[in-house]
Amino acid sequence: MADSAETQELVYLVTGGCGFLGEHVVRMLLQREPRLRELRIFDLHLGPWLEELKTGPVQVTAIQGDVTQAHEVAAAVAGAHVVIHTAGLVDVFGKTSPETIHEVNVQGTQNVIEACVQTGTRFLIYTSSMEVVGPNTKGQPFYRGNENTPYEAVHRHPYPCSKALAEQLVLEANGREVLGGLPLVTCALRPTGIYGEGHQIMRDFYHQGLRLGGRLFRAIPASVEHGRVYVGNVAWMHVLVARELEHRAALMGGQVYFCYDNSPYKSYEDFNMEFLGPCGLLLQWLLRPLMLYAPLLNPYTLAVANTTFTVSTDKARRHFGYEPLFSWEESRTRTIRWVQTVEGSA
Ligand SMILES: NC(=O)c1ccc[n+]([C@@H]2O[C@H](COP(=O)([O-])OP(=O)(O)OC[C@H]3O[C@@H](n4cnc5c(N)ncnc54)[C@H](O)[C@@H]3O)[C@@H](O)[C@H]2O)c1
Ligand SMILES: C[C@@H](CO)CCC[C@@H](C)[C@H]1CC[C@H]2[C@@H]3[C@H](O)C=C4C[C@@H](O)CC[C@]4(C)[C@H]3CC[C@]12C
Repeated sequence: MADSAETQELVYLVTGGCGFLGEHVVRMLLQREPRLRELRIFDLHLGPWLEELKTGPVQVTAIQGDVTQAHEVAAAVAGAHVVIHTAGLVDVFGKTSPETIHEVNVQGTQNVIEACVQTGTRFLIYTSSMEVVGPNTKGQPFYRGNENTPYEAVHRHPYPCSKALAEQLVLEANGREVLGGLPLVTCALRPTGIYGEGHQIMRDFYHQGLRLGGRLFRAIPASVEHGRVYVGNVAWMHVLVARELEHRAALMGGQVYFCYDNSPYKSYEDFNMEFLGPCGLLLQWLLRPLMLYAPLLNPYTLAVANTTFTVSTDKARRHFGYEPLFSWEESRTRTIRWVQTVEGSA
């Protein structure tokens, strides 16, 4: 990519750009990538908010498309310098079939890789997930681990299986020759549980609390630590990786990085109460709370909810100078303000 940070000549493609994370990546790129000439947003479902982005100096191209359709992906990728691939089916609740999850998350990722190779795009960043590592089917805790911590990654659920396969495809594609003869440079980012403005599960918990008279009921031991990371910091890490990947290809190519910031280590419920408490909800004990969470809970999500999985690493800082853009206090304030705007809020 160009050396001059002021020359607007780069074309980026963000797949899944209308999703929870994708929207933050899109907005972060427009705010913090001065070399952007065109930003392509590829998604099955385009959001109406995209229209407001078309008034700025960067050409914003909304592309309604399906990553399972190779020709649609190739058309969207052609001419892009960088692809940030966030599109995926984040389904751990059994809403879609295992086949569909595989088709979107694995075949869709393969389609993105092949499109890069065939059209000459050299830089591919993949949004992977903590679940590529765990928690595993044995319920073994991963306590403040890092990218090198030994852990038996054993999966059976379609979603983590699909993320693990897709990540493997991306990392194996690093170094492949693309059209034009230069090598493809890839890397994968592994967020833990992302929170922040637009987080649907947080919205669902808030609405449930309102329905239950301002109360939520604890179902997970407070001792179980869940890794959580603010969506703005995850978006920032994506932007930073995309910027540094060319100059640090030898170091970063084919690597995985956990997404992390200074969000505190807490149980899933206690962490959510950092935002829902200031919005008027209380967390209480109940004899049999699980019946209240039926839609969210199945054997898999219950196992994940009850297994410690936290990360403590500085690999992203060491490899490409990542520092969280938003402090914990800022992340918390922004999320609280968003919850307060959620329909039905007090
Ligand atoms: N939310 C989290 O806590 C979390 C944690 C770790 C990793 N991730 C990963 O981050 C990525 C984004 O997750 P999210 O939470 O923003 O989910 P999301 O569902 O909000 O966004 C996913 C986007 O992908 C799009 N999409 C789905 N199928 C598509 C297809 N066939 N073709 C084109 N677009 C398609 C959806 O329309 C949506 O806009 C996913 O790859 C997910 O695995 C999420
Ligand atoms: C008992 C309920 C009432 O308090 C709480 C149930 C919480 C679960 C629904 C969530 C607990 C852990 C979550 C997962 C984790 O944050 C990481 C994920 C990885 C990401 O790639 C996709 C989302 C998820 C699987 C996330 C889903 C929801 C939980 C299982």
